[in-house]
Amino acid sequence: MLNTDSTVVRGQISFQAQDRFDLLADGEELPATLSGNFRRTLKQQHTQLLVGDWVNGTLQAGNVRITAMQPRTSLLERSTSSRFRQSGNQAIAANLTTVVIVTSANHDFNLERLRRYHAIATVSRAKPAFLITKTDLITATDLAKLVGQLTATFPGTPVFTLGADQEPAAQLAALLRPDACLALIGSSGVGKSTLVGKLTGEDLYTKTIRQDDAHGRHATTNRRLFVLPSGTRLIDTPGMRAVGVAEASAGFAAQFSPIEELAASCQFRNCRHVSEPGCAVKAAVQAGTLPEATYQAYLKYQAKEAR
Ligand SMILES: Nc1nc2c(ncn2[C@@H]2O[C@H](COP(=O)(O)OP(=O)(O)OP(=O)(O)O)[C@@H](O)[C@H]2O)c(=O)[nH]1
Ligand SMILES: [Zn+2]
Repeated sequence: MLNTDSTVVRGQISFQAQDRFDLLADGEELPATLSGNFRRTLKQQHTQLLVGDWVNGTLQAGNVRITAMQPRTSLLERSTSSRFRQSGNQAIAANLTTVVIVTSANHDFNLERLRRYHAIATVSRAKPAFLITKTDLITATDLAKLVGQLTATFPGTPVFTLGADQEPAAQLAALLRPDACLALIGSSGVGKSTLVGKLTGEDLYTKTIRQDDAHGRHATTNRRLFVLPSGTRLIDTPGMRAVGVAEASAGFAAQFSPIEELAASCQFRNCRHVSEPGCAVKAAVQAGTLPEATYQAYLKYQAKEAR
């Protein structure tokens, strides 16, 4: 007999890998897929479901068929520049309440970079906040200077601090409200993974599958939403780590503009200039009019953007 029983569910996307999702509904994590209609709707709107999205669906035999998405209250994207928006893979997470910009107290501290992160957070419509990590590495006087610099440059944006000897849940208490949905952004090595591990109480990054990226560093491969003991949701994604990449590559744009011009003549509009027939970029490399080094740097950049 056909089972027509279905329960309506509402929940938040906690995991996404291609067309498979996990949905967090009433404290339970359920596997989910898109209904055919909804998949077409998303395609027409040139959008995709993201971790953090609130959706409606029907539960059947332990699997949710997602039928609708609720309007987003915020959308975190890798760059504020429309130039990079068009390259796709731009959206990172939806419905964040606060974007926590993480910087370490030592040599990583760079006001110009923090300005870019602050812009990304502001454009997302989530509230920005700063977290200075590794405060154990500097003196209290120097820390006070950094905090002063941030509050003077970004009035109204709260500044939190955290040292190796301190309890993250206590230091970040004001952010860890039950209705909050947070994401951490910041350069590699500032201590984001360490922090997520401490907040979730899980040693995530030894359990997660890791893969080498172009620079021999490691990056987690899946985006995921965690629910902390406080009820706060914390989103950690490879995209968060890549935010710095898009921003750093804004400076690359000039270098790659000859490639973008050539790309207009490629046979395929979505040509990646790797092995496609009729690729004007590869042709220019072969003809010697585009330096091989520029082409190689571009491929590396593309690979990072696609992660
Ligand atoms: N002194 C000090 N070191 C820390 C602190 N937090 C993290 N670290 C160290 O900083 C290094 C980088 O920390 P991660 O947590 O991997 O940094 P990340 O921001 O997640 O870096 P990616 O994973 O590359 O994005 C590690 O060696 C940590 O042990 C801290 O509060 N104080
Ligand atoms: Zn091409």
